[in-house]
Amino acid sequence: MGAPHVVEIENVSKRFVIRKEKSLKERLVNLRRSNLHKEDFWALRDIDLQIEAGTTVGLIGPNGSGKSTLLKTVGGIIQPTSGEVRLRGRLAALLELGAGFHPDLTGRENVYLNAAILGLSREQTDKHFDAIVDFSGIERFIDTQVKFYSSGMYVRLAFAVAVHVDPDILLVDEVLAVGDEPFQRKCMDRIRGFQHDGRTIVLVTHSLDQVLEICDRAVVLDHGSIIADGEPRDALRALRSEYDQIRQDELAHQREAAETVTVTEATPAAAVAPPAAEVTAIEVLDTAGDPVDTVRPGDDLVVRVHLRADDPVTNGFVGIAIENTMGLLLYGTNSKLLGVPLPTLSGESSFSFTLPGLSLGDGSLVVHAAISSEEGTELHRLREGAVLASVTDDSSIGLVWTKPLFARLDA
Ligand SMILES: Nc1ncnc2c1ncn2[C@@H]1O[C@H](COP(=O)(O)OP(=O)(O)OP(=O)(O)O)[C@@H](O)[C@H]1O
Repeated sequence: MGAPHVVEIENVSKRFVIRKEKSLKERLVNLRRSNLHKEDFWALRDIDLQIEAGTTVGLIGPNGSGKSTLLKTVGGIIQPTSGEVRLRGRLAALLELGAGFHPDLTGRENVYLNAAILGLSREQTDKHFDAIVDFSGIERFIDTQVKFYSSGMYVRLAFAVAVHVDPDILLVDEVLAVGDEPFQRKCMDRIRGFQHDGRTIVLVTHSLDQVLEICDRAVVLDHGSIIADGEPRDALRALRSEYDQIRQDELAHQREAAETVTVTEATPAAAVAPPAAEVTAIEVLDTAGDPVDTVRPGDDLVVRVHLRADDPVTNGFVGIAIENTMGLLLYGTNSKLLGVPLPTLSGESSFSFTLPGLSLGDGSLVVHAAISSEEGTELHRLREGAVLASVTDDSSIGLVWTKPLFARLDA
């Protein structure tokens, strides 16, 4: 049997009412009525999520997909419109910059206030006070009103309180990102300590590397719904394809917008349509031209990229990337970096990259290819157009392979 659920989110939906300014015409027609019209907006739709004790879950997704709203619902700051959230254990949350802090109180007073809200008595807070201030690193300002704090100082103090109140569940929104690098590293160390203690952490982040580094599970939100939930690498794959789709939709939108600009109008730079082009296939071959699905240290590899340009692409460039299945880039290059100008592409074309003596460590690899315009706009990326396995002699671990000469020096 698995660990007990400490967070249970059942069928949670959240509706916001957005008020929009009416257009001038509408205002004139309805002179006496309000200048605002209201619209329902569902930030979360039917979210079901159970989180087991001791896990670290990353909530990821595009801007506006509902991550913070979901975290705030778990933190009790937002009430769901329907559905239910159940928690087991003490919760500490770092949700919004300055949330839980009173601007007119000093840092010291806010530590006591905040700790009290999180369930600590005055005596318990006394015991932790020095450690909290020490962790925050803002000792000099502890008796200053927090309205004079920088965003980084707020977050330092808030995180310091949150991690010292002995929470079973820690919720962390993107706010940590406003801390400077040494502080972020310190927070990450503390979060790892929490994981080691078997506490539960739910964090919202845009740093996909962070998700791979510390999360056991990742949940991808899109338009208020869960579109993937599972192993971080699988969830990230789903998110990356979602980002590719968003990018393609944006490009299509730009093309459409540019088409509606009449020829008589002066064409602003933004109205120049990005050309339509696509990477149609990727092949991985050996130098004899035979397809390969395994690469061994020292092998020469040929990556063929097939393209179709529906509009002419002038001075564009084509590139490839080899990643491991965790999404870590192992190798990437393109015709621009190689200093090879491409002819104007129109219709179908193919290019090959010969990679002599590739020496990668053991593992599964994926190959992507992309076509970009002269300005560097990525017109299309074919993700995971080819997969292959890198197999070595097991004499080493890591992303690259080499055969070292090993010798004792004092013999
Ligand atoms: N109080 C509110 N009133 C109206 N709409 C809101 C409110 N809070 C959030 N929203 C809307 O709900 C949607 C989800 O917002 P949320 O902050 O949860 O997204 P997010 O995934 O955390 O985004 P980001 O990555 O940009 O931080 C957005 O469209 C946002 O405008």
